[in-house]
Amino acid sequence: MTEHGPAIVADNASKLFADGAVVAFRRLSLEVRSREILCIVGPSGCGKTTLLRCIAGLTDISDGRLVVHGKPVQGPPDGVATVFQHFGLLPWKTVYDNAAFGLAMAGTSSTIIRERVNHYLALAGLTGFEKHYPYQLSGGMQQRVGLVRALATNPSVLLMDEPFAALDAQTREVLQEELLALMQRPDERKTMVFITHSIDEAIILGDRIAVMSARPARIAEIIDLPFGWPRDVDAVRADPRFAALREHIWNQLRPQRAGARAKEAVA
Ligand SMILES: Nc1ncnc2c1ncn2[C@@H]1O[C@H](COP(=O)(O)OP(=O)(O)OP(=O)(O)O)[C@@H](O)[C@H]1O
Repeated sequence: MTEHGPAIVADNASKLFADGAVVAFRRLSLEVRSREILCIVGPSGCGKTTLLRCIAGLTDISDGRLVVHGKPVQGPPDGVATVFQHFGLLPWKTVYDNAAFGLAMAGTSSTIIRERVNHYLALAGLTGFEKHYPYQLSGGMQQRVGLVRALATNPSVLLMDEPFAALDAQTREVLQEELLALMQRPDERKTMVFITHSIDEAIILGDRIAVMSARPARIAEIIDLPFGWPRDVDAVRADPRFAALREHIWNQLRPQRAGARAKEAVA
């Protein structure tokens, strides 16, 4: 693994669906640095999830190059875990078994599973809920289990596909702060690609933000966030640069939103 080089490189990568009738992204280039949090924003339907699925090895790019830890992606790469918007928990399994699922599938010994799962359940404030089932948990708790399941596999790259979008606004802010607290622990810091529709969330969580253009998508701009670490969410929100960044990104997305609406109206 190239700890000092980029963790993920997309080089002129394209993804086409339906024999080329739908171009999700075309000649997209992007580097994700090792241990950075890169947030991706972009207009609805521009190909964010598709890009994440390509990085996760769940679907192949159609052209170009996509490399994770120095190796071309062919199937799910080692050391990559994904957290989905809709939690993806198995309703018939307990919190513990859901959290252990990825490790159990990989044939990990029960001793290591216990150690890792209990470690992350504790960090996520879920100790005592091991025997609960997903339906007995709030949305926020269910997504904490989704995060524990991903982290327990000890990934070096965490792919987050709008993980907090299904939560109410207050719970979402709590989970953002919990995620920041976790990523501020040097032993837990990962390379993270975090897709979000929320510009505020991207500014609060990211080292950098990649703004995608409308389909066929490319990276329109990469923004280096000036807030540094450790990061205090309240201080970031109160910082005048927060509002300026918010407006800048919103203006990047605004014409594309108008364009997308016009296209939808015609279709
Ligand atoms: N399996 C597929 N077959 C055909 N088209 C697809 C497939 N998956 C995605 N698409 C199309 O590719 C485009 C990009 O979709 P994708 O879900 O990646 O966008 P997105 O930016 O994540 O969207 P949103 O912001 O709404 O979540 C869309 O037009 C979508 O309809």
